[in-house]
Amino acid sequence: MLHLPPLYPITDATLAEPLSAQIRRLGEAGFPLVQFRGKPLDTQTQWAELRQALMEAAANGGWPFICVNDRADLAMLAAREGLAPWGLHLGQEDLPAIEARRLPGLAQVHIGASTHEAGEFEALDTACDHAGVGPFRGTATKADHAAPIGLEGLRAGCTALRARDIAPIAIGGLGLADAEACFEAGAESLAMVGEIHRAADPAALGWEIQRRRWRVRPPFARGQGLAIIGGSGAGKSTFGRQLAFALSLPFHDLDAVIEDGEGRPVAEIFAASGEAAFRALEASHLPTLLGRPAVVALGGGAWESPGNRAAVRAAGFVPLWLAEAPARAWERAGRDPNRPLAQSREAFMARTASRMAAWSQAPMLLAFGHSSAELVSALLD
Ligand SMILES: Nc1ncnc2c1ncn2[C@@H]1O[C@H](COP(=O)(O)OP(=O)(O)OP(=O)(O)O)[C@@H](O)[C@H]1O
Ligand SMILES: O=C(O)C1=C[C@@H](O)[C@@H](O)[C@H](O)C1
Ligand SMILES: [Mg+2]
Repeated sequence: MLHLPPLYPITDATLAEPLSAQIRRLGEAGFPLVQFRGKPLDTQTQWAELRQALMEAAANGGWPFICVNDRADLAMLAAREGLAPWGLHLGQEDLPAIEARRLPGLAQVHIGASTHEAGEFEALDTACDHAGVGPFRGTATKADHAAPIGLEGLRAGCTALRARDIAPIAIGGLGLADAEACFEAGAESLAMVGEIHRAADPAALGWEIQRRRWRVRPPFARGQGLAIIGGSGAGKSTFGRQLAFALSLPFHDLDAVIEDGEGRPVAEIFAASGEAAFRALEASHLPTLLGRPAVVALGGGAWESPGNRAAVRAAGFVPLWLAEAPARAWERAGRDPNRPLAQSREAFMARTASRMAAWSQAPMLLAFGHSSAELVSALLD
């Protein structure tokens, strides 16, 4: 099943703040996925805002992912400009998912749908990989919503969708107080419009909701081996070391293991032997670190290799994506002389964007501006 963030913010087009600015602000706050909902704005404004948001996300390492609500036409236009969105969310009255997927440029997008009641959950097109389940309760932000389904309706929907490998998203008048119950009922994520835009500190809300999800569904079991993946500067080495200590597991940093083996720093390996030689070293050392449960911090590019991904999974290690906003990672790692691929911001962001899809296949850990020590204690709470 698709891994989704615990909180899925949706833009509110009735606010004065332009939609692209809402998306930028939420991305900077640490949210990896935002839904672009342009109703009731006119089509020209929606297109201009969507295009702006997609261009900004592309220039910021593909962060945040953007899922376009309703408008297959706008998603298609964006794809034609090389700005294909992460997803397209369709209502029961919009295009069927299977047809949307056949539109030019949309073969790879994550199609989501809205579901409200028994029958719809079971009938949902498997071209969808995620679906809204709701409304949980009545909401002021959508006048034409269906009858509230409450917790039992949510549970029925989540159970039916999970059985079909479709990630269920609770929606409809949700707040922090609902989080634990919704996750217990099987929701993978909580979608919010009103609560997120009313929040004085959306990142704090995201952080709390993530904690609730970890309490209900920890992303790994004690004793399991863990592979920390994610971009350069995300904090994998720092966090991995602290997590290993807290779990009483050995810690290995793949970059450090390579440097020890070669007797020279990463930058010198790149300079003398080139990137391909460094990738070969990653592939040869990684399996030696997976022999028994440990926390292994991978280098920023190691997850690109299908062989490395297969080795981690075959060893029974759980990959965890330390999903940090690339702009923040750049502030930490950019122009570090021992990070040869973090010298030009533009090249760093382009590489990061090209890696995002592979990372997002693992459960994510979101820092929302917290230190790695706080992340460890929240995770093990
Ligand atoms: N949560 C955090 N908040 C603030 N600073 C952090 C956080 N995590 C790590 N840092 C700092 O950011 C820098 C980069 O962290 P780190 O070296 O752990 O990243 P990395 O993901 O291992 O990068 P690479 O892939 O290049 O090895 C370090 O200076 C570290 O102290
Ligand atoms: O992003 C990358 O490809 C890299 C990140 C670092 O961890 C090192 O593995 C090396 O600098 C390459
Ligand atoms: Mg590191």
